[in-house]
Amino acid sequence: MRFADRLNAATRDSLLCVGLDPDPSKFPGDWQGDARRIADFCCAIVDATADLAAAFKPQIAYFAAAGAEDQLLRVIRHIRAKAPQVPVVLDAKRGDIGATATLYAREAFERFEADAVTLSPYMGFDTIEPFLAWQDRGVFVLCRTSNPGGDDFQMQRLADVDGQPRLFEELARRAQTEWNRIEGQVGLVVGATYPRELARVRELAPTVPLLVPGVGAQGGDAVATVQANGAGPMLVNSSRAILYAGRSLADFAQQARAVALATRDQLQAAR
Ligand SMILES: O=c1ccn([C@@H]2O[C@H](COP(=O)(O)O)[C@@H](O)[C@H]2O)c(=O)[nH]1
Repeated sequence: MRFADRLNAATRDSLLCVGLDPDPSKFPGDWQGDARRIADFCCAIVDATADLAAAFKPQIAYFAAAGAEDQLLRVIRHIRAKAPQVPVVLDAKRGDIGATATLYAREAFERFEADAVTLSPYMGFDTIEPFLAWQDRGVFVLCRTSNPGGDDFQMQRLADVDGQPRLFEELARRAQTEWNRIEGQVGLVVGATYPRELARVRELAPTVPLLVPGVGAQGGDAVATVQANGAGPMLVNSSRAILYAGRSLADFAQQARAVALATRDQLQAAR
């Protein structure tokens, strides 16, 4: 099945992507500081939110920094067992020459069994293309990122391209046209912190799947995000606001669920 079809099915009742950014220093109770609890923590969050989530997005940095790649695989397999219909987006932001990109694609799709992976487009399309050989998987290419420093390059105009689009606009145009070989295989990352640019991306790329981080801890507005998006396929990610809603071992998962539920409902009401 194409990634776009799985995404459409998964987003029927929810746009919420639950981000898995496990930081042991923020773990509840006795688990605080214990990197051996990464999988236990994430699996508890998955169990508490699986029926609310349109996707899960593990951020590889949090696992790799702790030498916990084995725990990442355990979490992804737990998601498969608990919620097989919910896609897993591995947030790895890879981007390197073709030969190396081929190995990054194997890392994401074979080693970690992800449905989709985030990529940086900085080195050009030949660094994205190896990932597209996995025809049933997806990629989300950084376009207009949620951080303030995204302005440095993404908002610059490309003087040698007709109409002088800004870099993020040209990325959106390409994702909708020449990179879109299998419909919806190439998606874009656009921050919820920039709803105006999100709307512009949608003008240029109406059917491209969007991964939209920035709701929750970064202050992005869930309602403005949905309104700017219109009807196109979209996942709206929230990580820390959900993961660290509670600090006690007795109820951190229920607290996470409560925030996930409120966010899911807010996104649904705005559709
Ligand atoms: O533009 C981007 C691209 C990726 N991210 C990632 O999303 C989550 C956001 O976490 P919050 O705790 O909800 O702020 C995190 O994994 C980032 O690496 C992003 O924030 N912005």
